Amino acid sequence: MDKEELKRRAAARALEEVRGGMKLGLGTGSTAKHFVELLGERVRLGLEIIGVPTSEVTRADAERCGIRLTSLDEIDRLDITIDGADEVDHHLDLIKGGGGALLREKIVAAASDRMIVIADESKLVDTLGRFPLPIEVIPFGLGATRRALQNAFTAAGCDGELKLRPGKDGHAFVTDGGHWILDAQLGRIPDAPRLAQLLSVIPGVVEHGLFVGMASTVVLAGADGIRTIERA
Ligand SMILES: O=C(CO)[C@H](O)[C@H](O)COP(=O)(O)O
Repeated sequence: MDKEELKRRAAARALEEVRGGMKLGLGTGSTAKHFVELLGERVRLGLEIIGVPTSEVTRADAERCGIRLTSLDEIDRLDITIDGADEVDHHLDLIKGGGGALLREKIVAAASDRMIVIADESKLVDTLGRFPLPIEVIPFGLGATRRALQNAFTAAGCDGELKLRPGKDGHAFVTDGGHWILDAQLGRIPDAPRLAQLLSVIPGVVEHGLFVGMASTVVLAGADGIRTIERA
């Protein structure tokens, strides 16, 4: 089956969790975009919800779909965030940030009672790390930040190259927050919680793409149907 169809099916399954009056975090990426479009169809039919987008791209998509938006300055908590992921392991830990929106995605997910991850089944892995781990950094002092990151990788039992994510016209990719992204080609992350802790305390690191203990439900769409994994 076409991958886009699988993503749309996962999005449709997550939509079944949405009720009128809910406050929703709206993720970023091609799978989350399916969710926003399906949600927009329900809104046009009269469903009343309000959303907080996790990127300027998602803001534009949601506005185009007629979804009412707000911010975390206006409201306190969200009921559910629905977002995609680059990798999901069996502990429901994630790598996110392939679309460059990890900082806002993590802030929005952390302000939510539930995080539902939607993906096609190819995103499920035994061990995180095949997908390069995005790390959002401040441009100032990049050399020092790179060295501290390499020390953290060693301490967490992994190793790999750091590549500055390219943007347009030979310049670095710039996030919605005005930062850069280093993609860490680690291959395998044996202890994601440990690495997440080590990365979080490095000056110059704004945020990293390891989402540990945040997802409450993962909806995986495959050729044989939909599988839902709940946090124990
Ligand atoms: O983390 C993300 C964006 O920062 C996305 O959720 C992740 O990259 C998955 O995207 P897609 O649904 O296009 O595979």
